[in-house]
Amino acid sequence: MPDRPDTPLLDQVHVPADLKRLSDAQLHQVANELRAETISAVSVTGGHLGAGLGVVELTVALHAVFDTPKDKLIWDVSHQSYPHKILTGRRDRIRTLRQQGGLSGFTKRSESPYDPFGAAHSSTSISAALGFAVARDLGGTAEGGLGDAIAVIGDGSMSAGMAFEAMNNAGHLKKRLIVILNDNEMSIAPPVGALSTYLTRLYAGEPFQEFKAAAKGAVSLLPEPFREGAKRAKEMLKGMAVGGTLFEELGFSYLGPIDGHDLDQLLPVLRTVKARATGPILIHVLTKKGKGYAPAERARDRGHATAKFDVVTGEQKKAPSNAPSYTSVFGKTLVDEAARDDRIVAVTAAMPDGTGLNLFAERYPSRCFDVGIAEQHGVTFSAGLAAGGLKPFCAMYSTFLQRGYDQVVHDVAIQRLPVRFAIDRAGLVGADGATHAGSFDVAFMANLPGMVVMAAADEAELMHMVATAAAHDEGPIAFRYPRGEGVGVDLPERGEVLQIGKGRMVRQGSRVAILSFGTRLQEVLQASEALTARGISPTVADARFAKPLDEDLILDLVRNHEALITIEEGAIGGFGSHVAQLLAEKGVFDTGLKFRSMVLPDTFIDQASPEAMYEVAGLNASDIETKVLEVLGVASIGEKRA
Ligand SMILES: Cc1ncc(C[n+]2csc(CCOP(=O)(O)OP(=O)(O)O)c2C)c(N)n1
Ligand SMILES: CC(=O)[C@@H](O)[C@H](O)COP(=O)(O)O
Ligand SMILES: [Mg+2]
Repeated sequence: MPDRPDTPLLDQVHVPADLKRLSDAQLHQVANELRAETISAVSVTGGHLGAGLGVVELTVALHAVFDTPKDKLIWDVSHQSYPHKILTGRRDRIRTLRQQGGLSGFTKRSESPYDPFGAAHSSTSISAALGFAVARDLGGTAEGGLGDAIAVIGDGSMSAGMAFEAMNNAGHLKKRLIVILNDNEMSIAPPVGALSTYLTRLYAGEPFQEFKAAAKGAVSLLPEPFREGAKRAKEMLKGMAVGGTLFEELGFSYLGPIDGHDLDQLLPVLRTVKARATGPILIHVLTKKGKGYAPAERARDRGHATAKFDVVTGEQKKAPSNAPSYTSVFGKTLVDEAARDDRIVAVTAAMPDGTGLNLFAERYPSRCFDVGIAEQHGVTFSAGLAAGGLKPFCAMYSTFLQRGYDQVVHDVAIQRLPVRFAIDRAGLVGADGATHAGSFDVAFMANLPGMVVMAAADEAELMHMVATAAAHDEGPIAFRYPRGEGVGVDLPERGEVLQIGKGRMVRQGSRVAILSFGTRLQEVLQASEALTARGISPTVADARFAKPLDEDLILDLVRNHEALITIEEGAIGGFGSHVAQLLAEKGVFDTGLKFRSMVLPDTFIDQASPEAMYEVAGLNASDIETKVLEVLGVASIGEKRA
């Protein structure tokens, strides 16, 4: 291939094997072009920018040295995988990232053989890589064969318990396994915790000086078992690592820290590891999140996630908002409640901004706890806080709370501890797709004895639910609300404490009653207007509670209507199932009630705009209208038009 720096090289790289024909100098150029292409693509699609920019050189080096897809390269979270996608045959579709029918914003097995393991939740990569390593050694038959197993995990993700469970197991099994710790001293927010402090200590002083010299002198200075007589290198590395590192104590060889933006360090180190490694090895790589794009490097979150933007100015193209986000209403309301009650404390698992708790942390720093990416600990820590007489609000995204489920059951619910679960991103979330959809929380919370479960129909209702949770000391309580803007309703001065287990009548009609749980209420009201124009006037009620159910309201509705339809933005097994159970128990079905339950379909819905996802889910106003016509035996919208 040409060796002139003015000849574009990325165009000639269609699969990683093409990198192997390039000189190291040319790989530098590929990295520069890859960075520019990543910035250009994300400027068009929006998405996760900073993490990918931080691993451009690492991505090039890994693909130049290892033999993917036979070697299994596993990106933790995989929000940093856009450069990897560009190098692995997906460049022609990179501007479809996070859009319906386009590339996922994360690695996905069904998308490419170069994505051996899907992710989006953090800290799974070492476990998965260890699984591949063991499968390789025991004659497993993965597509494309089984070679090296390489996990790339960030410093934020490394703090999670699951990563240490995997290290513990790997150190014991002693299989050849490569873990690359990509340390950029950032999570979404600045990382917190003792591990973060420890990692900083590992390279305090002059981090790369000796190692750079060593790497440039090729492989001769790498530690055992990478080279015979590697005494000097070993001493050097040990010295840099302030004695035996935590990773060595866990049974890993430790290599580093090395400059993750310097291909002259990365390439020889990875080549040597590939040639010589025997057991588990951890390579500690230092990088900069947002590297090489000034607006990202400057941003508070280092460009972690961005809307579409102007490449020259870095200015983001955000749609103007018409109403406050649910997240901000939650954050502000909790700050207000906390001003009246100094027992209120708040817990987030590495998502202070995402959950709105940044407001709380600013106002009450000593009462707000960012536990890092550690949802399991966050839940049990909240249980401890509650047992200690405080009023913890454990604010987590629905999808991440899944990771703390046993803790919700075992540590909170069984002990009837009054932990308040603020469940954000409940329902479909759009571009992040199926991994981030908050589909299951109603089902997994409402089946727990003693758990109160609420869903806000709008932002004023959310304020009431925060107040209700603050006042509820009898046991655990949860309230859910979606991603994005509220409806734009007037907000009260302060939230009212709701009566536990009581819904509200929204619109009195006849024949059919629609019982809504959560924010689909707006679509229900829209459908009701359309139906009224057709001569059918539904009754509409807002259940507010999935647990305990408002039995009086429900039984009243079924007594006075020929049909009942429930609707929620959640999977099968949630609110509608609880209503069905009640109706079955009360023998209501024996009387011929027509009952339907509108829930998310029993599929994982891929990324798309929220509107498109609701269409796929069949939870829009027109779907509700159709459902009403169907249950009443009236011609459907389509039939009528035909
Ligand atoms: C279990 C889980 N909790 C929270 C998140 C949200 N999240 C996505 S990326 C991220 C930060 C990851 O930091 P790090 O691993 O250091 O990667 P970096 O972005 O710095 O490259 C967080 C908290 C997640 N994906 N999974
Ligand atoms: C990768 C990840 O898990 C987060 O960055 C997530 O994409 C944030 O989602 P929100 O944009 O809804 O906060
Ligand atoms: Mg990081």
